[in-house]
Amino acid sequence: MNRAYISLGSNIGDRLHYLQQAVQLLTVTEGIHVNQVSSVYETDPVGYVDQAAFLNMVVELETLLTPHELLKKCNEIETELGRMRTIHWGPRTLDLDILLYNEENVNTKDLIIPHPRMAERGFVLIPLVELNSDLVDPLNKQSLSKLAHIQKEGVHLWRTFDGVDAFVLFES
Ligand SMILES: Nc1ncnc2c1ncn2[C@@H]1O[C@H](COP(=O)(O)OP(=O)(O)OP(=O)(O)O)[C@@H](O)[C@H]1O
Ligand SMILES: Nc1nc2c(c(=O)[nH]1)N=C(CO)CN2
Repeated sequence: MNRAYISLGSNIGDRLHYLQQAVQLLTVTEGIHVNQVSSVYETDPVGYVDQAAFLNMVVELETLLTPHELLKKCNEIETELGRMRTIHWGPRTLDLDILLYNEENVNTKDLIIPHPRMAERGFVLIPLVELNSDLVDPLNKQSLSKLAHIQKEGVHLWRTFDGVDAFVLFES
């Protein structure tokens, strides 16, 4: 079984609903078991800054899917939840990024793992290390917890989901 981490982000419409729907769709996918769900954070937009605040979170999966099968599934879920690609780094109903897949390095035209901009993004690192504080960047073996501590600006805890209770809270 492989362990993967996926980052989720939304800054249009009912942001929490999009995150909930995405977690639900991952949960019902054959070959994916959602192991852990982070808290939800409200985060200042990074990159293209003239847009609404995001909600971001991270999920830990156990999966039988290969990295490319997982990417395909993530793209399908984005499309199902109404994602349209307009402005680069711009507003989106839902964005799913594969952060880590075991400790593998993948470098292909359409998929790079670890996610190339992960280490500079507090909105990714903080929910990620909430789930696993021992993670290291497979490329340079840097501690992701240490990186998260210097990337806290603009990332605010919005709603706590406590491990396995997350799904109960999601339904409330
Ligand atoms: N680790 C990865 N996870 C998800 N997509 C990836 C990854 N590596 C490469 N990609 C490619 O990136 C493409 C564009 O992704 P997308 O439009 O979501 O970028 P973005 O979210 O605007 O920016 P960013 O990649 O900086 O988060 C995807 O279609 C996919 O092929
Ligand atoms: N706070 C925040 N900023 C972003 C995000 C995101 O998910 N959260 N996603 C981006 C493109 O993937 C660009 N900027």
